[in-house]
Amino acid sequence: MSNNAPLLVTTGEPAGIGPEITLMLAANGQLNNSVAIGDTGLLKQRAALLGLHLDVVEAAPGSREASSPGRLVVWHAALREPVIPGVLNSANAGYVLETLQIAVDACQQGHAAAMVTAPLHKGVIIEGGFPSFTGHTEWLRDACGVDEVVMLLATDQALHAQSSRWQGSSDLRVALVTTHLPLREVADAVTYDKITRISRLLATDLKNQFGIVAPRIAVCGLNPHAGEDGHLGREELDVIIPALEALRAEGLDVQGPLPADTLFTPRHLAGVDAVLAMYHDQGLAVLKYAGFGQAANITLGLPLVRTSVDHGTALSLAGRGIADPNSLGVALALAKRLAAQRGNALIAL
Ligand SMILES: NC(=O)c1ccc[n+]([C@@H]2O[C@H](COP(=O)([O-])OP(=O)(O)OC[C@H]3O[C@@H](n4cnc5c(N)ncnc54)[C@H](O)[C@@H]3O)[C@@H](O)[C@H]2O)c1
Ligand SMILES: N[C@H](C(=O)O)[C@H](O)COP(=O)(O)O
Repeated sequence: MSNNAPLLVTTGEPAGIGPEITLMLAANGQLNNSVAIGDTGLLKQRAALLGLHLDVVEAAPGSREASSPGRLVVWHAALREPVIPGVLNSANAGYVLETLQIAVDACQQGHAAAMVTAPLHKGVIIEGGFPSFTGHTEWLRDACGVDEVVMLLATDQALHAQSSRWQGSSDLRVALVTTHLPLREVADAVTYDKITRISRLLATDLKNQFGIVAPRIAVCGLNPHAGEDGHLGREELDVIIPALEALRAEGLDVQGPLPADTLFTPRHLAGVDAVLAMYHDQGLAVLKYAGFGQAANITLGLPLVRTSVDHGTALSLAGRGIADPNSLGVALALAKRLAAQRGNALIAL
């Protein structure tokens, strides 16, 4: 990795808030040493619409030119059709995925230090001809050719691990066993293999990426009251408890399965470094309650650094200049730290 490779920001769904939160950070000087990936014309139009004083300039993908105060450098990917803010168009699905592919290729070829993703709209990508798409996390797993990844969201306070164990209500790390799938399919997807693989990756990266020497992970049950000894569901007895016993035998500090309704209370969180939730809304509803807009998403288990925002495309806010860019800033700061840790040094971190 060259010592002046930029950090890449994919600008996400073009009709959503991704382009403008990227521009807002650039205008604030928070995108220095970074490059946006998206349609240059779209970014110029959106900057003009928002009245941002910013030069939006194109550079060749792979070049070392990076943004500076008042200047946003863009690696161009062409929109397939023009965009109206707030109005989805499935014709642009391929454009969104192309921005991701450019970022992955650049990270893997050593032309970039890390990638940070602005939000995309899963549904419009599926409708645009990519029926198996379910989210960045799963797409990146496949694009990078790895078997398993972990979605971890953490609030700003918990991202930079001077303190590891839980400190207070806005301090939370939540990882997921299952990610983007219908609730009806969740119970079948919570398997012994899935829990053990995800837990190992989580424990490894809490050590390697967050500097937590002996991570303690609290694991949610799947069913109400963690199954009530099998009376309210058998997944705890049949799957989760055996998986946690195997993990403990390997030396992992995993607690549970604990009833998810009370796990997220101070008494239970006090000695914990991360919570492992069984499904998306079990964990992320709490995380977003604790710190929506002040948290970031990281994909563990990839051969590259990828972080993201904690929110979606917020279509009703697009083009109005009122979206909060803070989570993108948190994701950028995290990506910079993790890239530096991996030796993907950036210019003047
Ligand atoms: N990282 C990602 O790519 C990502 C993350 C979450 C959701 N999504 C996708 O986004 C789409 C919309 O999802 P949703 O409606 O469930 O969630 P959303 O986060 O887009 O919106 C939820 C609520 O939060 C508000 N909001 C979101 N971001 C905001 C910001 N930066 N500033 C101020 N208010 C903000 C919205 O206006 C809305 O009221 C879906 O397609 C979903 O899959 C993508
Ligand atoms: N699960 C994420 C959230 O709710 O914030 C979001 O859907 C984004 O996931 P990907 O990073 O996999 O697109």
